[in-house]
Amino acid sequence: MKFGGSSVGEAACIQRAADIVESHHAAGDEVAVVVSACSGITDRIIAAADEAATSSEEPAIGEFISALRERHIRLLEATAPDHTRGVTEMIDDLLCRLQNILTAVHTLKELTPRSRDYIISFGERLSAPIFSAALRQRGIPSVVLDGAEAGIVTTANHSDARALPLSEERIRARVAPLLAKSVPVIMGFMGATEQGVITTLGRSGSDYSAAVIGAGISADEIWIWTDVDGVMTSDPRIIEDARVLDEISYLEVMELSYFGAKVLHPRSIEPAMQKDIPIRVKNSFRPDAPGTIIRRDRHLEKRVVKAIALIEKVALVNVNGAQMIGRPGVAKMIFEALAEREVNIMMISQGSSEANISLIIDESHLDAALAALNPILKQGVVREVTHDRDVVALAVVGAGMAGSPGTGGRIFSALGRAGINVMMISQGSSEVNVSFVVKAGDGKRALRVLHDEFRLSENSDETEDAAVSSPQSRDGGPAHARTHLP
Ligand SMILES: Nc1ncnc2c1ncn2[C@@H]1O[C@H](COP(=O)(O)OP(=O)(O)O)[C@@H](O)[C@H]1O
Ligand SMILES: N[C@@H](CC(=O)OP(=O)(O)O)C(=O)O
Repeated sequence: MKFGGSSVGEAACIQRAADIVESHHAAGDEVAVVVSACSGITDRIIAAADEAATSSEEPAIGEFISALRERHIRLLEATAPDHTRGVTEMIDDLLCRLQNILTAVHTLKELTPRSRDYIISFGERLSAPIFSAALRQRGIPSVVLDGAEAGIVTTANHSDARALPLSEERIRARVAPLLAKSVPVIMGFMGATEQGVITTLGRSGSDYSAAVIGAGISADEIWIWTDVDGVMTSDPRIIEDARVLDEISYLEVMELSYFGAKVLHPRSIEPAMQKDIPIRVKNSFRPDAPGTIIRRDRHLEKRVVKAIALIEKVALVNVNGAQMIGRPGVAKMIFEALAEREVNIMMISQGSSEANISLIIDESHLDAALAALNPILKQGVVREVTHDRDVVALAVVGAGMAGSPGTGGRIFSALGRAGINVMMISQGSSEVNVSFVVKAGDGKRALRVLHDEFRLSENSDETEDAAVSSPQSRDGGPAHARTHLP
């Protein structure tokens, strides 16, 4: 079970989360817990680290540490009154280390990726002992492990590390034996390289920690406890009548999370999918609500389109040039140059004339992308490289789209009727996702228009766009024979 920042941010939230664990423990389930930092804490630590590294004036490190202490001690006293002494010592020790390293960062005016990762892991270092104490307060034996102690061994790319395959065996050896006699509480979001250097797994990476741990202990299910009732047809902060999906496949949710549905980290699907472990997304504020189950798609598709995601903070890069036509190796040159600078490409589209390749990348990678493409421009094959930061990407997702004619027509007709100009379109051959790019100012309206067009706020059986898929599974094998019902 993973409890996100919103599920451990206040004393009442920790109590509710501990109640959930207690009820499963009492029912005889073996449970491992992964926790995130309390809501807002990681952002604050990042801001403090950046300030320490850049500020020419004396940063208020002492005040920051005091504020962190006050919030966490308050949570501890409210949730584990009989365990305050030992855990307070632990918190004070952690805060002393954090204060020392922030002071060193300020003195040196240097924040390396390595020290940054160590610093931003403190949110989880502080929340996990409190959660574990809240369990002990209820008489449940519990131990705390950091990501590395739990066996998560990662690549060395700081702030975006991935678990290495050898993690599985280590997690099995280190976490599984604890389950029979206790509830281990594992700090999410972090691991360490084989050399023991602390790494973090990318923002919202505790979901990924939970999936890696779940796969390592061969869990029956991985439960992600958050602040909404499950995976929804769209971001409920933008689409107020977004509906909770009972069920969604690994591939569909992977597309949604990749395109910005914050409810799950995109990398958290693969470890579960590889071992065929279902993921349940549930609301820790309403534990009785059924939530969403994510698993291999074994059922008839009722819907052509299931959900729509919007991703902001992206940039469009266009690479143009008549000389690119029919010339082998141009795409290789472009993609190699971008890969060398670690530019992550989210969408690719090439005109059939081959005179243009359009890319969508993370906005923060734009400068690196332009620097990477500049030498190619100088070689003369590419005539111009243009870019636009003022764009967003949308992904329309649903396994029922595969082999179901007319969906693209419906998407783009609806946008056309609403006067929304589409700047780029891309569809993978899996046909689980149609993604496209519009001006940033049109993004939320496009989401609304398509949510209405596919009547996503209504229950599937009442809608007209039910489609019948072949019984062959989408994730498990080819399933192209789908009939679209009028
Ligand atoms: N398709 C979606 N379904 C559900 N939630 C979504 C979706 N898209 C975006 N969200 C947002 O994701 C949030 C949950 O993620 P997050 O804030 O990281 O929670 P946690 O703190 O539990 O990790 C929800 O509150 C919701 O606003
Ligand atoms: N604390 C980390 C990791 C995390 O997963 O958080 P959350 O579960 O609240 O999204 C972050 O803020 O990125």
